[in-house]
Amino acid sequence: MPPKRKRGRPRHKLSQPLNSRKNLVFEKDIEVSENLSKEVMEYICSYCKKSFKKRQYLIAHVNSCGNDTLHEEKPKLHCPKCTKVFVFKKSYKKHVENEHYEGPDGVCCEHCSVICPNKEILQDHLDKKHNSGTYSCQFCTQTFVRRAHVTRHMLQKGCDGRKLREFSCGICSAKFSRKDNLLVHLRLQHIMNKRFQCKMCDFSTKNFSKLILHSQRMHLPKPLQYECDHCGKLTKSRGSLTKHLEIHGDKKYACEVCGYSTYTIEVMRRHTLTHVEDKPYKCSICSNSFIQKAQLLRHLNQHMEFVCNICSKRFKTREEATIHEGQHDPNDLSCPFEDCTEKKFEDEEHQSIHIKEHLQAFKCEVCGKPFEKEINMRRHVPTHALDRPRRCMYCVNARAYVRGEHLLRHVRKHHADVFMQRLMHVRSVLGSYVTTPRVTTPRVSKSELDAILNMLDAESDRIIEDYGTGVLYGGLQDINDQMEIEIPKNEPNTLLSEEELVENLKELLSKLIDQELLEAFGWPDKPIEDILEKVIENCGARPADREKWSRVQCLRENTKHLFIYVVEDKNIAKMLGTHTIDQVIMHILQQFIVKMSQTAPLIVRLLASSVSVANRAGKIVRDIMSKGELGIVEKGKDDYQTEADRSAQRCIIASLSEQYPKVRIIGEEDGNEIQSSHEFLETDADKEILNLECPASLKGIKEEDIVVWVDPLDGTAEYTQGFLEHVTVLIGISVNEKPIAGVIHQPYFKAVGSENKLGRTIWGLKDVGVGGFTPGNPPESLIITTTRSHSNPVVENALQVMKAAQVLRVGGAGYKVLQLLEGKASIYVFASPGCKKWDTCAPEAVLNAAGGKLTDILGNFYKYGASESRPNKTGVLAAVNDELHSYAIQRIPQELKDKLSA
Ligand SMILES: Nc1ncnc2c1ncn2[C@@H]1O[C@H](COP(=O)(O)O)[C@@H](OP(=O)(O)O)[C@H]1O
Ligand SMILES: [Mg+2]
Repeated sequence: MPPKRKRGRPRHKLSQPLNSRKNLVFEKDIEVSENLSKEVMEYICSYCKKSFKKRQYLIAHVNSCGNDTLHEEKPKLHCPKCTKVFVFKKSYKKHVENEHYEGPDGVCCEHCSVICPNKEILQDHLDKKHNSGTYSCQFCTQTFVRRAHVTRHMLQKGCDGRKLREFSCGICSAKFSRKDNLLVHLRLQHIMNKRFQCKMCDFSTKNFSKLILHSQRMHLPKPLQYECDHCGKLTKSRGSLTKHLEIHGDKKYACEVCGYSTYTIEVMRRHTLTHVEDKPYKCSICSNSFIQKAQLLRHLNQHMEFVCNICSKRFKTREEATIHEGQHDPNDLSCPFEDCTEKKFEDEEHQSIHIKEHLQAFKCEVCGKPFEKEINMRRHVPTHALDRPRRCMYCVNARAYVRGEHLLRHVRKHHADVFMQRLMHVRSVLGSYVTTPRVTTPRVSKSELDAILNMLDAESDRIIEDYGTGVLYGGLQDINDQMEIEIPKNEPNTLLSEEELVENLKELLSKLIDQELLEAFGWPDKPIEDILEKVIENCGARPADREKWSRVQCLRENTKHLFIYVVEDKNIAKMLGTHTIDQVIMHILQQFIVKMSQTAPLIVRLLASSVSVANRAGKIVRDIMSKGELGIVEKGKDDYQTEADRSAQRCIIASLSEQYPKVRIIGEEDGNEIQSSHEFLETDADKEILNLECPASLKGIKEEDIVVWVDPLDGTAEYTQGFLEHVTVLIGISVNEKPIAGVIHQPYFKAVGSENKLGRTIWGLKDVGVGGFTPGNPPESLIITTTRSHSNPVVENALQVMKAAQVLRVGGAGYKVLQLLEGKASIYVFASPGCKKWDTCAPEAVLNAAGGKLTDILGNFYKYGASESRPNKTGVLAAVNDELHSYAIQRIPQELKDKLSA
């Protein structure tokens, strides 16, 4: 088949050496017609770009220009009415007649200054200039600039179903879709049998343009070379050098799709094509398309393989393969490969298995995997190199993806929203489907996938850079993502500090792994990372490489293994795809709490809730104090109430009654019926308490049996006067009128060594014990603790009879009992009716659980039934043990006892 003539107008590209004036070659002189203004004519020197009105001026200039490789260009015609330039006189004339028509019946374009001779030409102009791309083929949706092009398209493609026109050569079997192509074929192949001979060598061709090309390539002197001062690069022209110099400046051009940046606009234009599906050079055999012709040619080589059907030897041409195939004996059961030592086989099956081994000639150097095609082997090799693994930054199930397509497949499947967002962005930048809202199953082109991959890579680089190498997981988790599993209560994207991570992991291991096994691995003395590694190894998995990863990374990576290999839970596996490792850890621990809080006996749950609620109330107390607006109200003589009392009580009652609706809750402050306020709702339960072994005697308790006594701020007077360490939050739990559990929270307690952390919570449970503090032995000398702000002569009288070595005057019943528990005082004496049930219920319960005793001054226990009167009329007498309690009872004079009980 002769080479097809190129479509469209032939490009004017004549370049000939200009060694002497004689050699000057002009294609053909342009006949300048009379009616063309001479001003529009121009002859340009292609070397220095000077223009000349006459050809002879140009010739004279060429001599003086002194460059013997000058090429002359055709003169150009400049339209004086607009900026258009023409090479052909005919085109120029047509332009003037059609667009600058001067007759009286001209029609004006409403968009520009063009005046056409009639409506048809105007329409043509509108189609071309102002409505480009508006004509589309109704069958294949391809768009065209002109209506006529649609018709031509139909004729050539047969989109409308009509049979395509075909022009066959009557002499040979060549077929053409266009008549003009057939004519060219006839002229070149059958009529004009002449060959063009090169004058410089033996080369001859039927195609004249090929001769020109040949002489340019083979016989023109080598072009001048311009050298870059910066890098020494040689270029063929001064223009190319100027262009090249740009790369020594800034990367001014950035790709909107993937962020790639470059120095020159040309490179950027070429790069932009990498994101376009429809690249200019298309492979006619497969669906690939390429930016450069050289790429297409390289690609086509892959298709140029003709394989022998017997031994699968490859050939460049079909003929070679067919000839080779004919040389095989069909009955020969030997190996057709010449250098093979295995020659004979029992049957065809053995022979073909053996041949297959030959064919898998390309083996991976790392793992030995065989490949039939070298290209596949090359693609496989990088899967072993983990130097720059790709990681999904949207999940913690983040195995490294060496191959981009695998990462893309993962993101598309597991993070469909992320994928769609990136796709929409790519499409909006490329201008495709801009108006299409959301496509459920979009067809995504390869170039779009490449662009999305570039974005994912850029994102992961950014995250690793921003966070440092310590953070690899979940960096881009979308807070608004619809997650099937509820995110742990903590802030969703907060990563745990190393210390928190270690603490939580310890707890997790203790929950998940058998205690004996943990101890065998060195629990609790060995570092958590060692134990975690051993657990993983024990399950057959390989722990993270300590040399490559930081401690935190190793902990997270190994925790991931722990979840995958040890906790074989579907929900957790699913969560690994959508949450950070830290979130999963917190979630699992939370689940344990939820599970425990659902299964623990009521009294344990209530106490655990009370601890959490008291902590929250303590925070409220602190917050109100730090705001400085206490909102003090005088309830009675020496009896105050603050905003902290009110708010803390609201929190406690709302939180407990929400979870334990049948429990009777009585608070110090008015308005026990205060509506549950979601603002203060605390539903957490203390884990340590939930883990307590509940004694059998307390297991059967029902909500209806319980009365909870709440003093939201014990020591109000001291709170208002700044004696903050005296302040406590009290929650006492009574069953059958007896205090059996209690919580004393100290919002302003400062532990030695961690002064920045405020607050502690002391609890006590009957037959179980106490927690939250270190109990102390009673002081050696008798130290009494008593009221600071509610004293009177009777109270003082009772103190005097005790013969104490020291009297401590502090605020709040809760704080005084704490002094007993910590060994700072021996007896709490308050011979006055001022205290109420909410002041003593919790302290009494905790003191009882610690082995102490709290009664009235007479030695009688108070009852904590809901119908009991609130005041503890006969005062308070408490001690850390029975002995001290009995001592105090004996010391109180009968007269005083009678006075109080009267
Ligand atoms: N005379 C009195 N009038 C009112 N409340 C009294 C009182 N004597 C003792 N109380 C209450 O008993 C609790 C302990 O008192 P004290 O600190 O003096 O030992 C305080 O609780 P609140 O601080 O919660 O009001 C206090 O109100
Ligand atoms: Mg009180």
